[in-house]
Amino acid sequence: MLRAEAISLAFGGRPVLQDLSLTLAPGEVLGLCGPSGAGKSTLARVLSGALTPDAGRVLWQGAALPRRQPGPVQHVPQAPELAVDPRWNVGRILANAAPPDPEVLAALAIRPGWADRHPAELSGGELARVSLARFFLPQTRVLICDEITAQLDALSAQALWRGLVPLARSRGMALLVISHDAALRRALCSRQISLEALPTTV
Ligand SMILES: Nc1ncnc2c1ncn2[C@@H]1O[C@H](COP(=O)(O)OP(=O)(O)OP(=O)(O)O)[C@@H](O)[C@H]1O
Repeated sequence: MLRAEAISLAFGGRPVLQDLSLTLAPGEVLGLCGPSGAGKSTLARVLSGALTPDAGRVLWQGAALPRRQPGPVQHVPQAPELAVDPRWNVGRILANAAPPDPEVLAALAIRPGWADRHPAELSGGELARVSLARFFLPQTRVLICDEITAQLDALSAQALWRGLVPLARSRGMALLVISHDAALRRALCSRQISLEALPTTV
């Protein structure tokens, strides 16, 4: 169980998250929406341990989120091209954090023949799936999917979710689906929460 309690965070004195709490149960698929700039990616960074909030805490199984990385909560960022080194081939990208898991590669339709290719030699959908596969680490219990298919055409997006959701379910992994796409959230999520943009005083 992942629990965020009364999280507040400001950038340069400007509040972005204020007194925000949520829970995510094992295997749950939770949707997160809200206007651009409301703090969804910031919350994702707090939940994964990449950002320390000004107030509040994130608990994993009732204890402070482990500082050691990779931790149980992985934040899959929006732009796969920014998450992979363009000079590395796919084989190296996939093996960087842990040996590639054959079940993950199969579920995400990652072909062995791509191993020698570089990110620029994959389609957008292929690169998104390669980027995603890297976050399925032995420690991963929660995947935060931050607009991971926003840049893809409908068929590529569908292929990714069709691979990802059953795989996560089979492992009891929870998903936090951040998306502006209401139909996608309705199709995937059993529960949804919405972040409101806080008033700005400049
Ligand atoms: N490191 C930072 N320093 C200063 N301000 C930041 C930083 N990171 C994010 N912000 C600001 O915090 C606010 C929330 O950003 P965030 O990326 O979390 O929004 P979001 O809800 O994910 O938006 P979108 O839907 O457009 O992706 C924005 O106003 C952004 O400019």
